[in-house]
Amino acid sequence: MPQQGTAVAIEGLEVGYGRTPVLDGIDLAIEPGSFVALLGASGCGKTTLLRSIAGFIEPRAGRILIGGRDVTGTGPERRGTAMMFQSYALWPHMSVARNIGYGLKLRGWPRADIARRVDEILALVEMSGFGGRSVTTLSGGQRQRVALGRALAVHPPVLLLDEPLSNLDAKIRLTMRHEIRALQRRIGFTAIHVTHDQEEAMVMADRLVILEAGRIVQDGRPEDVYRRPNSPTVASFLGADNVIEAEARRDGTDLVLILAGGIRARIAGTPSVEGPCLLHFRANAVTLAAREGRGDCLAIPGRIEQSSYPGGRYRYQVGTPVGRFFVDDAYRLDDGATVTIAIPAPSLHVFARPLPGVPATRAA
Ligand SMILES: Nc1ncnc2c1ncn2[C@@H]1O[C@H](COP(=O)(O)OP(=O)(O)OP(=O)(O)O)[C@@H](O)[C@H]1O
Repeated sequence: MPQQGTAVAIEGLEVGYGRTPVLDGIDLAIEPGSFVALLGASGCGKTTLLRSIAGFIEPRAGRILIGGRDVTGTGPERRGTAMMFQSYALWPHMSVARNIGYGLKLRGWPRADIARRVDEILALVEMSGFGGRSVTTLSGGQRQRVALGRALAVHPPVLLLDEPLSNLDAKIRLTMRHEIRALQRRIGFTAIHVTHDQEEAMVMADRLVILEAGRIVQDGRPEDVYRRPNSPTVASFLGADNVIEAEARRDGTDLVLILAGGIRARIAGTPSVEGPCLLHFRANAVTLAAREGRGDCLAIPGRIEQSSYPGGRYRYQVGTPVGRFFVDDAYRLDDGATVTIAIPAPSLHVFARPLPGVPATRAA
């Protein structure tokens, strides 16, 4: 659980490569013992931010403080951070034990203390008995456990995770997520995790920080960000990528949504927005009814164009007068069937439609 204070503070950070600016004024304070996931579209600057915290990249402006100490000009090895990479980055010519003890040896630990610590770490990452093995004889999951052990051996207050699970197969990946999270809770270090995988970020982190074009655009608890994305980009990024253009009119406390083809809905208690808007919804947040949807929902008539079964629920592509959408449903329906997409009001993310060149925001 997060504790009081600040483990990592980033103030006005600006980073660029050559003339190209990449991070544009990042401010972020991270509590000790918290697990933060940095998420965002490819190229938004997640890895650059992580590598700046690690000390591999020199910022153009701003400061980085770790445990209250300004480390902006300090080398990576003196920052109190350790990093775990996607590529494992293990020494292939060294045994598992020597890989894990490597950082301790660099720090001048006596041999007996290194051996004791390596044994502790092997037990921690469930690799006891593997100390003498060459890392080249290990599976991907075992290598990543060794990489985690090596990072944790030096007792870093802050662990930086650069997509460490993305090379692993799906099953090992799920196990490792839980193992890293459990260890982080038990030992209490602060973790900052870069990932492309939204679900991985949601299940591992206490806090999501979403970046877009080098800026933080949303920051909060995973369920809050997921339920209340503050822009169309964040909504789409977190899976609400079915989009409808509409016109919103306020009527008392209700919102009347007017769509093309004469489709209308009256919705209570949604954010106040007037005029042109975008409605985002997730495939798994709706039902397909054979009749008109009722109650506080938007009902859109359509026809099933294509179907597939990814497992658990059916996935349908539905053609409607206001666009083509993906929708999940528990029931098997035939291609060509007439349906109604019923989108409950709480599952509709309503944003003012941006004017050209102006970013959209969620209506307050
Ligand atoms: N060494 C470099 N030299 C020049 N440009 C770079 C360098 N590293 C990254 N960039 C550029 O900086 C931007 C941000 O890159 P970064 O790797 O931080 O993004 P990211 O969000 O981690 O992306 P991804 O999710 O694809 O890994 C990109 O436009 C990238 O092309």
